[in-house]
Amino acid sequence: MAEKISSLRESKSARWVVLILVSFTMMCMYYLPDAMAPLQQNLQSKLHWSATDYGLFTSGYGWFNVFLLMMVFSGMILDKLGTRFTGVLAIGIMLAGAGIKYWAIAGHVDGTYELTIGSWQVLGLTPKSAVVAGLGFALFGVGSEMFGIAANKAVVRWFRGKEMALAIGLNTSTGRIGTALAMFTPQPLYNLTKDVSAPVLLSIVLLCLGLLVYLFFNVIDKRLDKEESDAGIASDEEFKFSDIADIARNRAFWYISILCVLFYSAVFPFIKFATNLIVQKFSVTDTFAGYIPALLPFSALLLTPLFGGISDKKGKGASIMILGSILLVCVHLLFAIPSLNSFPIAIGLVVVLGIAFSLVPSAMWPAIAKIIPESKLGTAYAMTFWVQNWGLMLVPLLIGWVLDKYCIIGTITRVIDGKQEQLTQYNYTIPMLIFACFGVLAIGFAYLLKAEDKKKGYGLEQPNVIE
Ligand SMILES: C[C@H](NC(=O)[C@@H](N)CCCCN)C(=O)O
Repeated sequence: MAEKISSLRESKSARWVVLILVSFTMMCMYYLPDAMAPLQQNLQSKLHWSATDYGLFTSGYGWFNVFLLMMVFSGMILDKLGTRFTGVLAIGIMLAGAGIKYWAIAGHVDGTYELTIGSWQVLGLTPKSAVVAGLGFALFGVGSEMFGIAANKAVVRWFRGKEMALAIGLNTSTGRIGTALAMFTPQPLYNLTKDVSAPVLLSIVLLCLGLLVYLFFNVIDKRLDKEESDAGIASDEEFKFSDIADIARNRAFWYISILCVLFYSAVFPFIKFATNLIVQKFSVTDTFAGYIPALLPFSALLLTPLFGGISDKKGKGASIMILGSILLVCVHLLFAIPSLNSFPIAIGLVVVLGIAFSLVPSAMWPAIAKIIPESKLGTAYAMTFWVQNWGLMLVPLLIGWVLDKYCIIGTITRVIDGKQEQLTQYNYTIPMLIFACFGVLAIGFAYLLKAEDKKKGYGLEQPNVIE
C-alpha cells in the first residue's frame, strides 16, 4: 500500500513559506506589549502615572487571561475550530484591545479611581487612564495569547518530524523583532510627535498588516487540509474536557509550566522596567537607555533559532533549560550590585540575558510537543500560558509597588517639552533581587524536569529530527 504522506508538508519551500507568514504576524503582534516600556518616564510626566500605576497597567495583560480562564477557552476554540479561524479571531480581539489602549493613553480619559474593600485600599487615587489602558491591554492579552498558541500549533503541524525546534525558534525569534522594534522606536516616535500614544497607533497599523498576511497563510493551510483529507489522513481530533485532566495528570507538564512562569516572570516584566532601570542606575539618556534593553530581544532573535537547530540535532533540551536559568540568575544578581553602574556592563548583561532568553524558549516550547500528543497540544500550550500569565500579571504589580514603597531615593527636576517636571528616582536593587529569586526557583524546576524525563523517557534530551 502506498504510504500516506502530504506532498505539501513534505515540500520544504511550502513549509518555509508557512513559517514566514505565521512569523510575520507574530512580529506584528509582539510590538504592542513592550511599546510603552521606553516611555515609562513620559507616562509619569504626561499622564501622572506612578510606578505602581505603571505596574498596574502592565499587569493588565494577564487580567482576563488569568481570571476569566481565557486561555483555556482559547485552547478549546483552537482544538475545536482550528488554527485558521482562531488566528483571525485572535487578531480581531487584539485590534479591539489596542484601540481601547490607544484611546486611554491618547488622553481621552481623565480623573482618578479609588477603590476600598473594608479596610483594604485596592486602588488609591489611581488615574483612570491607567485602569482603562490596563483593560484595553487585558483584551489585547486575550488575543495575543490566543494567537500565540494558534501559531505554535500551526508550526508544529507543518514541522513535526522535521525541523520542529528550529521552526518554533524562528517563529519566536521573529516575535523578538517586534519586541526589539518596541524598544527602539517609541522614544524617537515620541520625540517626533510629543504624543505618548503614537507607538500604540503604530501597533494598530502593524496588526492590520498581520491580519492580511495571516489570511494568506489560511489559504495555504486550507490546501494542506484538502490534500490530507483526499489522502485519507485523519485530521486533528476535537477538543474534549478530559484532555485538561489528562494534561494536568502529567507531572512533567507541571514542571515545564512552573519553570515557564518563573523564567518568564524574570524576563518580560524585567523588560517593562528595564529602560527606567538603565536611566536610573547607569545614568544614560532616555533615548539611549531604550536601545540597551533592545539588545535583549535582538540577541534572542539571532540565537533562538541557532539553539533550536542545535537541540533539533543534538537534543539536550532539559539541560539547555537548566543552563538558561543559571545565566538568568547571574545576570539579575549582577544588575542588583549597586557599584556595577558603568553602561558597558549594562550592555554585556543584557546580551547575556538575551542568550538565556534564547536557550530556555528554544528548548521549552518543543519540549511540550514531546510530552503531550498533538491532538491536545493547543490545550496544553493554553494551560502553560495560563500558568505563565499569573506571573505576567502579578510580577509587574509587585515590582511597581516595591519601587514606590521601598526604592524611592529622591526626585529630580527636568525640563520636558519646555515645562519643569519632577521625576522620581528609584534604586532597583530589591526588584533585581526579586527577579533573581525567580531564576533560582526556575533552576530547581528545570532539574526536576530533567529527572522526570529520565524516569519516563520523554526524550527531552534526544534530538528532534527524524532523518
Ligand atoms: C513563545 C513565547 N510566548 C509567550 O510566552 C506568550 N505567552 C507571551 C507573549 C508576550 C509577548 N510579549 C515567547 O515569547 O517566548
